[in-house]
Amino acid sequence: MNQSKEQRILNFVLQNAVRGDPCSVVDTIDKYCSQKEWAMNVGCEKGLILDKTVEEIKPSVVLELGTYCGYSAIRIARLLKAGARLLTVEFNPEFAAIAKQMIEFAGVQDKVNILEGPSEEIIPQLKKKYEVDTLDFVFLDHWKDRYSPDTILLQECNLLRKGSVLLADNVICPGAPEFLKYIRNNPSFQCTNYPAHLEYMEVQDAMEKAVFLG
Ligand SMILES: O=C(NC/C=C/[C@H]1OC[C@H](O)[C@@H]1O)c1cc([N+](=O)[O-])cc(O)c1O
Ligand SMILES: [Mg+2]
Repeated sequence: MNQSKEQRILNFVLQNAVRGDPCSVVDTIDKYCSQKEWAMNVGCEKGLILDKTVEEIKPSVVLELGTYCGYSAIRIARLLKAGARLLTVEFNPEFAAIAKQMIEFAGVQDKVNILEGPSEEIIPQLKKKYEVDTLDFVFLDHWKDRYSPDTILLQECNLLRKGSVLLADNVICPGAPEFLKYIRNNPSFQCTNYPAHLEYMEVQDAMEKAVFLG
């Protein structure tokens, strides 16, 4: 059976990146996906916006929705302080298996926990099953029509505290119009838009940051 694109990306990393060096894994994925096969990693331009947000917050507990191959999980984990942890949710078992290997190769596995399953099932389990009190930072990069229902669910599960930061990828392309409408009209959130480009393309995209005001 021929390999998946995600398996080809992993193989390229295993053969070309430096084991235990998260930056080399990130750069190698970007190299493959800009030169050989496009893939839906957040990429280097929007990745810098993600980096700056993480460095600003210095989060202890991070939730990522939509792991895919682990690119943004590795970007986030490499910046986390000692003892901080990233919980990343992936619905697709094939993607989760690739991401596990990618994260281990990068050497950040001690900071990352991949939770397999639908976000709507996992979010209500975070407090009891995964010992989360509240989330300092949430990166939304999964199904775009899940961004607003999952933001509502995070609030219902009391997982946000005053100052919790949400950062959403792709609010222009593919777009998350329902989320933008919800979050920008909600007085409990302070929103900022960061125009950028779709990963590896000259197509307009943007990220939206939303700080929970409590
Ligand atoms: O659908 C996108 N992301 C949804 C990802 C969904 C992932 O989370 C749930 C599912 O198992 C999948 O692994 C997407 C799509 C494009 N795109 O240009 O089509 C660009 C992006 O940055 C994206 O995050
Ligand atoms: Mg994305």
